[in-house]
Amino acid sequence: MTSLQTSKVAVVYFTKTDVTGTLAKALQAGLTKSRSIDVITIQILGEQIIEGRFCAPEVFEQLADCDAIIFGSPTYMGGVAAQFKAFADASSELWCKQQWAGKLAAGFTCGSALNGDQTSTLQYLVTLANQHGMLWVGLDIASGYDEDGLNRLGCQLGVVAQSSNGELHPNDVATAQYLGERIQVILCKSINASQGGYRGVEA
Ligand SMILES: Cc1cc2nc3c(=O)[nH]c(=O)nc-3n(C[C@H](O)[C@H](O)[C@H](O)COP(=O)(O)O)c2cc1C
Repeated sequence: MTSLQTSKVAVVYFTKTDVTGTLAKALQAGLTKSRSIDVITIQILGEQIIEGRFCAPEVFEQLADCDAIIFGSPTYMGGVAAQFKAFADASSELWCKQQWAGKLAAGFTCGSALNGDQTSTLQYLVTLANQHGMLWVGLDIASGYDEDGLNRLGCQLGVVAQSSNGELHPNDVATAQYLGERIQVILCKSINASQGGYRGVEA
């Protein structure tokens, strides 16, 4: 990380019916709300998976110089979708040399049930990030105590959303935006600290 202008964050996600895609856009809006950050969004596509293997090396080239990677997947049968897992499995090529070590990481998911085991999906994403030596950023919002109703579903590992008809609850979208803002602030603080002393940054 050199300066905030050169900070780069990737949002990598799979979506089928675009609910997760809407959360990805909200995260992007949060990341870029108050300061200039280079955000790339990468949608994992079924056609990139051949015989069960994720075959898109250009994706990993794009991720190599990112300061943070935010992972997103709908919850399928209590975990990430197979398409996202194929991407995660392909990232094992980088694991041996811990090429993502020190990058920030965060995650988001949605399900059709209020409690459809979305937390299990985020727990997997935490494990994935830690296998890569990444630094996980969760939510600092106590559910039920936030005046804007963020984190309404009460998971602090990351963003949990629920949609049974393709529409998202506005508070879930706002929670995703908030997580984007939080990552942007943390990135900004770490840049200041690495540039000769922490001066603090307004949240
Ligand atoms: C194969 C499959 C498995 C699913 N499993 C779960 C589940 O375990 N829990 C849940 O709450 N929703 C489950 N759902 C619903 C999806 O998570 C939900 O429709 C989500 O919004 C889809 O996200 P997308 O629009 O980004 O594709 C499942 C859907 C599919 C197709």
